[in-house]
Amino acid sequence: MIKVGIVGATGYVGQELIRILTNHNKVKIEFITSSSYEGEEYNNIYLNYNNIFNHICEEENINELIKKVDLLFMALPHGMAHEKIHEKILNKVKVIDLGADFRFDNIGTYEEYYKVHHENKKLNEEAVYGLCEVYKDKIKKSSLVGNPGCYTTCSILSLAPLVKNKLIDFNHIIIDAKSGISGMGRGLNLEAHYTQSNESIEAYKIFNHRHTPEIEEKLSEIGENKVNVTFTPHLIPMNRGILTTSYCKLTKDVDYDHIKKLYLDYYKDSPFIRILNENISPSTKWVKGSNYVDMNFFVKDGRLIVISALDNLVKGAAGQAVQNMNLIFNLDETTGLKMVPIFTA
Ligand SMILES: NC(=O)C1=CN([C@@H]2O[C@H](COP(=O)(O)OP(=O)(O)OC[C@H]3O[C@@H](n4cnc5c(N)ncnc54)[C@H](OP(=O)(O)O)[C@@H]3O)[C@@H](O)[C@H]2O)C=CC1
Ligand SMILES: CC(=O)N[C@@H](CCC(=O)OP(=O)(O)O)C(=O)O
Repeated sequence: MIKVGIVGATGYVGQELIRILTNHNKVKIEFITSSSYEGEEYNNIYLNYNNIFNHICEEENINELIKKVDLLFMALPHGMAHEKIHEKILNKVKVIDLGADFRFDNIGTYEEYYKVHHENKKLNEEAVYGLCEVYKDKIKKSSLVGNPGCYTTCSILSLAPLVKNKLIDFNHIIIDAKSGISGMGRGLNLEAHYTQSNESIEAYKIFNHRHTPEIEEKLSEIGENKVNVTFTPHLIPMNRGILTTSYCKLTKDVDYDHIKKLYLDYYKDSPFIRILNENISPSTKWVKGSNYVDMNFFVKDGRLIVISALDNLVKGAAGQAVQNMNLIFNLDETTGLKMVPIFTA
C-alpha cells in the first residue's frame, strides 16, 4: 500500500483527492491536515463522507507527519508550498504540489506573476511539471511534482500536438477559456456569491492572467520555439468544468482527417484523452467527475478551432495528481481513476 498524507484536505481540491483516494485500492490515507478544522472529523465538514471517511483533521506539522507516509499531497493556496517543502522532506517522501509553486522552469516568471519570493529555487530545479500526457517519463523518475492547474491542463493538451508538429502559427493562438465557480476554491469571495455569478458570464484578468506565461512556457518547450498565446478566462455560472476554445492559423493545407490522425498518434498512450467523432463539440457535462479530457477540431479555410473540456477538480487538479502518483509508484496510470463521468440529468 502507498501511504499518503494530504495537507489542505478541507479545500475543494483536497475533498476531491479524498474522494478519489478512498476508492484507490493501492492507497491508504494516513493523515489529513487543516488550519481551521483541527480536531474535527472530516465527515462533519463534508457530509458526503458519512460512514465512509471520518479521519480527524490534524495540525499541519509536516516534519513529524511525513514519518507516517510515502507521499505528500500539498493542496494549499499558491505561495505556501515553496516555504514548507525542503530537501530533508524530499529525502524521505515524494511530494505532489497542487498549487503553482513548483510549476515554472523560469522562477522569475513565477515571482513576477504570483508576487511571491520563491524560497526554494534549488528544489524548483528538481521539480517536474506533472502534465502526465506530455512528461510521463520524467514524472516516473521524479520526487517533486508541480501539478498543473485546470486552465493550463486544458489549454496545453489542446495545442501540444499542433505545436510539436509545427502545424500552426506560433504567434496567432487565441485561447478562449471558461471555468465553473469551484475553480475559485472554497474560500469566501464576492465574485463567487450566487447573486454575483448566477445568470451572468464575465471575462477576467484580460491579458494578464497568471496561466498565460505557464501555457507559453510549456508550449514553447514542446514546440522548441517561442509560442505566444492570447488567453482570456471567463467565469460562468456552473459548479464544475473547464471548456477551452482555441483559435489557430494553420501553416499547411491540411484537413480534419490529417489533424485527427496527428492527435491520435500524439495521444496513443494517453488513456484519458478522448478525441470525439467528427462534428461533435466537447461539453463539460460529459466529463464531470472524471479524469477524461474530451477534444475535437474544426477546420475551415486555413483556420483551425480546437475545443476541449475537462473537470477542473479532477483532471484539472486531484485526478491528475493521483495519475502522477500512479506514475511515480509504477502503477497503471489509470488505477483508481476509471470512474465514469457523472451525468447529472
Ligand atoms: N479549485 C480548482 O479548480 C483548482 C485549484 N488548484 C489549486 O489547488 C490548490 C487548492 O485549491 P482549492 O482546494 O480550490 O482551494 P480552497 O480554498 O478550497 O482550499 C484551500 C485549502 O488550503 C487550506 N489553507 C488556506 N489557507 C491556509 C493557511 N494560511 N495555512 C494552512 N492552510 C491553509 C484550507 O484549509 P482550512 O480552511 O481548513 O484552514 C484548505 O484546506 C490551490 O493552490 C489552487 O490554485 C489547481 C487546479 C484547480
Ligand atoms: C475560476 C477561477 O478563479 N479559476 C482560477 C484558476 C484555478 C486553477 O486552475 O488553479 P491554479 O491557479 O492552481 O492553476 C483562476 O482563474 O485563478
